[in-house]
Amino acid sequence: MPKTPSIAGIRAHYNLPTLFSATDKTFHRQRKRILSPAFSIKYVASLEPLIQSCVKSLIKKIDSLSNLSSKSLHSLNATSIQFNKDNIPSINLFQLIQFCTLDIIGETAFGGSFNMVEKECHPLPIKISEEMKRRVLCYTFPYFKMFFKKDPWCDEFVSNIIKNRIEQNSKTSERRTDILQILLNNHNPLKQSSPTTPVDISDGKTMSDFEIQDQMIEFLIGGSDSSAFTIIMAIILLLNHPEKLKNLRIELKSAFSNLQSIEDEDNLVLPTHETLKSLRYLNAIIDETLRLFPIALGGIMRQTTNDTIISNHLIPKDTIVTASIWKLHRSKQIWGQDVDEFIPERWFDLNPKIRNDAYYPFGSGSRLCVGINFALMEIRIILSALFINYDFVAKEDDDLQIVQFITPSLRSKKFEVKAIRLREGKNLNHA
Ligand code: HEM
Repeated sequence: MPKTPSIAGIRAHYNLPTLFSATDKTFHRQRKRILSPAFSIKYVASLEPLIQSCVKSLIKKIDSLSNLSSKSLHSLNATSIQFNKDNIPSINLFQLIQFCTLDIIGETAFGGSFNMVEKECHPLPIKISEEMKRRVLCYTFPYFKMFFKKDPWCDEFVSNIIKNRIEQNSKTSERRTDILQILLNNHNPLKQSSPTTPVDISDGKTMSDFEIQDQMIEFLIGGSDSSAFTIIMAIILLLNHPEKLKNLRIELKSAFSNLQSIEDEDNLVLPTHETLKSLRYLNAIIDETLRLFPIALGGIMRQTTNDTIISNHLIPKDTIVTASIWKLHRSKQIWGQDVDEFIPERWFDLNPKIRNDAYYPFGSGSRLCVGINFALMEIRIILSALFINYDFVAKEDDDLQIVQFITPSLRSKKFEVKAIRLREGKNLNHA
């Protein structure tokens, strides 16, 4: 079933589809074919060093924030840390993880990290969030379009990155291994499109400058917030279930028994994805987090193309339908009476039919999330790096209310913790 035409509300122009917002089947198939190589298991594996470099910055940042005093804070632009009246620091892990997933997209798709973890400021995420709100408002209230002025900042920022890369490519035959390069491999400089001159949707096989630009913005939105939300929810669940965290530590300890072997020159322990991808408990934690807190909480709307009968109900052609992923993932009938509880162990002997038919954190079929391999790798690396290197103690009064605009998030934008360093992994023996 195609997506509803209302998905055009998030496009740069009503007639300018991206992979996520495409409704035309042929266009979507062609576009997916040219973009999928950027997310194949093999290609994503080649991005691991870029992801690890961002995770390393995250660990270093938590180290440096943990060693700060409230006096030294004044001289720094550090928004991820607060001190209570007894001068005890608490780190906003939610913000740091969001910065880290943005840096990862910067490094893997935009040609270089945005260094948000390090500097704690970059206009891009705010500008993008404002632009998305503008697009939705223009679509919802078309008569008031002229009041919602477009800020050219995002377009200029991304188009400069593309121009620089094209120029760099013209000077050397060496190519950077990243998502931008894959998009540029399908670049058609003769194809015209912009927010005012929309693309010819019969051609999903090549991409104009503006289509590349807009697709990169889509990867930035889809690829950072969703992973960050999943990671922070997994951390919150684990800190609330110390016995499950203990099991994770035992698994990590046995998988990386020789921590020195994966320590880098800065004494940091960065677990390798080759080992992480087959850790049973870690992967069950991720599955269970995505079951309890899927990104597309209410499902994504589709439109029927024919009269259809479902459970004796006639759904006429052109009806907008949606299936609530939240309800499906929390059905007692399917998952049992303990459906609302965090039990990673349920995945060990789960009936494969339930995984196939009642678990859709990444969607399914032709519209399956293109970033699934990328996201899983990123989540495994960040979660394990954090728990191998730190113990966290959460502040008790944090507001953990979830809100959603395109992707879900914590309303407070905060999850504050005290980070206790497990030096050289030695303390892992206490698990
Ligand atoms: C935990 C992380 C993630 C979750 C839970 C998630 C979830 C989803 C879901 C449910 C869909 C399907 C929506 C539909 O039914 O139409 C989707 C599609 C998509 N996702 Fe993700 N996503 C994640 C990470 C990523 C990443 C890292 C990227 C890119 C870097 C990405 C890019 C996309 C794109 C482009 C689509 C549209 C695919 C298509 O229509 O063919 N996502 N995602």
